[in-house]
Amino acid sequence: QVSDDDMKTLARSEIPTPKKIDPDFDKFTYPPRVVPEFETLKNSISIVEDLGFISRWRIRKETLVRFLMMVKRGYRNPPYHNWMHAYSVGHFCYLLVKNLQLQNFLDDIEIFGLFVSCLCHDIDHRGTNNSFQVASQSILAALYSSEGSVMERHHFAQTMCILNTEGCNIFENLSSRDYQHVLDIVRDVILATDLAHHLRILKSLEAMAKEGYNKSSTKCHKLLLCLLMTACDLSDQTKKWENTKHIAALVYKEFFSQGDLEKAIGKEPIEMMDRERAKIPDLQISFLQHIAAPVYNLLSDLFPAAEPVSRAVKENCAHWEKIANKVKLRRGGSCAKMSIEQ
Ligand SMILES: Cc1nc2ccc(C(=O)N[C@]34C[C@H]5C[C@H](C[C@H](C5)C3)C4)cc2n2c(-c3ccccc3Cl)nnc12
Ligand SMILES: [Mg+2]
Ligand SMILES: [Zn+2]
Repeated sequence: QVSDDDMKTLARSEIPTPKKIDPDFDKFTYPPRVVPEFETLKNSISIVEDLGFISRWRIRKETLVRFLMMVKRGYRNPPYHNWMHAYSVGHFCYLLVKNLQLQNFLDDIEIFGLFVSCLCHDIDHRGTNNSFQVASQSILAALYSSEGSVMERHHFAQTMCILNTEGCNIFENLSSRDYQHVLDIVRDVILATDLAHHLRILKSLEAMAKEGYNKSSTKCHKLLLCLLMTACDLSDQTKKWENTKHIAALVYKEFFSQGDLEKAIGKEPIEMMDRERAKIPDLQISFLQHIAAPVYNLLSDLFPAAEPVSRAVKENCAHWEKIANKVKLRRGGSCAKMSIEQ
């Protein structure tokens, strides 16, 4: 539960417009993680207001505040998969709406469902991934492993718990048709955050980008929502190098802790989770080239205004390549080579 006077204070406090938060708040270059955690709820309300959701979906201010406080509290504090990740993912969704005119591609309710999914998509993450749930025979694996996407089903279940909590249902004033539709969207979009799912639909995404988006096709709407969600989930890779490098450190801190846990239960971790074997620059080059860059290339194919974002990812990948080469040179050892390099 969230305390009522905290809620009332936030519900009554004056909500700044995005431009007042930062003149570049709606630019792709703006790094959302610069704000201190205590300002993220106020900023989230400002985003919801600026996107017109409060009037369009008749959201009561107090309900919105209680919902956001519950969502923020629903996150634990692993190095990467915490509330600041969710907040930064929600902010990128805001950037997509403001810069790509999504309303010409998606229905209002889909945009609303996408934003809510961004904030909720990793609720109660423990810093361990789906294969660890199965390897450790966790409760979540017992609940969901038969369907796959164990963590993502749990994140959706937690979201439903919050919506079903007294005074927290931001969908309460939707028509029953819209209510059912937005829950279906949130479910599909949160399940789409499993990168294994993204890899399964990649061919369909490429076909859609090639043939062109068909606004009257339900399939196109679903595929676009999945692509946009993944683009939001990986958006730390679209910012300047300092941010990208810092986030990679958090991700591997989490991965290596999982690797330590796997060793402790007698399981051999995969290389990217084994602090003894992982070569972070090489792993990040592979992640950016094979998973992240294709996401933003597809986004730019569909929305030319997103080109700067896919360029930023390529620049970050080039940065990792420079580091990987230096490491190789150092390992290669000969100073002559080093001096030529410099
Ligand atoms: C910087 C960065 N690096 C990352 C390196 C690797 C992976 C990763 O899961 N790789 C795969 C590689 C194959 C095929 C599938 C399933 C598994 C086997 C594991 C994916 C994720 C990474 N990632 C994420 C991220 C995004 C969504 C969910 C979880 C996470 Cl951690 N967000 N940022 C980063
Ligand atoms: Mg996730
Ligand atoms: Zn995430």
